[in-house]
Amino acid sequence: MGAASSDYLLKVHNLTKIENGKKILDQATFEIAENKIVGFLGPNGAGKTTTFRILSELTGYDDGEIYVNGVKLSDLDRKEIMLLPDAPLLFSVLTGKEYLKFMSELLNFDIDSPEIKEMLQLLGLLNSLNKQIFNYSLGMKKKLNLIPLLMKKPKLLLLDEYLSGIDPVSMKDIKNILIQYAQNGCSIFMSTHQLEVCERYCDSIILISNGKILKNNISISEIKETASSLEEYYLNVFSTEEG
Ligand SMILES: Nc1ncnc2c1ncn2[C@@H]1O[C@H](COP(=O)(O)OP(=O)(O)OP(=O)(O)O)[C@@H](O)[C@H]1O
Repeated sequence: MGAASSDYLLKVHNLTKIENGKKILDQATFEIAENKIVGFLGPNGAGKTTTFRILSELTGYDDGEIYVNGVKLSDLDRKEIMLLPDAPLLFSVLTGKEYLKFMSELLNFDIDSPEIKEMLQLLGLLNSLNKQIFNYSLGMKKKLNLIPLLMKKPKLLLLDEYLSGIDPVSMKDIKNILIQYAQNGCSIFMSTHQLEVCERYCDSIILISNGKILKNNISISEIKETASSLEEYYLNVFSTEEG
């Protein structure tokens, strides 16, 4: 069986998770290639957050296999998959600078690197670093939250509904940073209910419903050949599902 081959950055094979006797992931099989931004789409309760929690090793699973570049997830030396949840995880009493210092010690990255300065500039945070996070807008908090993960450089960055509540200008800043990130041997796997955002950001999509993968890695360009938009494609898949 080819599950362990390293032709994909991530290979998930027959992933199954059972809670209270119910299969919340049911033999989910999908792959993510290198240098890609992949959308994870599906209705509420489909199993997206559960998948992300398993991939970032916050919870276990009952059956299946997960490989990163051909190595079993549990055998990896360093954390190659990291999750950014929808709600910013920050300490409001700290300033932006203090938060980054704290995270640099926790995740072991260089707080004085030119890279971090460039990122802060691109995200428009350079002049707010001495303000307490308490005074940051939601968009600023989300941007600040992203920086330590980008500095840590996991092979796969998971964004769980991360782009919700972000204004169009901030969205463009974040998009540029993410595209740059995905051009350097890393990939981004992001869940969203904003289909138009997904259509603009992602190379391909994975569709999940009731813990089952309905579509594995369909490229946005392929979708555009059969539907006028990702929204139309998505609605077609789910009307067929229900029918
Ligand atoms: N610890 C748990 N115990 C029991 N059921 C759970 C647990 N965690 C998740 N579930 C159930 O698993 C299913 C999948 O939930 P999950 O949060 O992964 O979905 P989701 O696709 O992320 O949904 P949303 O789009 O609403 O965020 C849901 O039916 C949820 O109630």
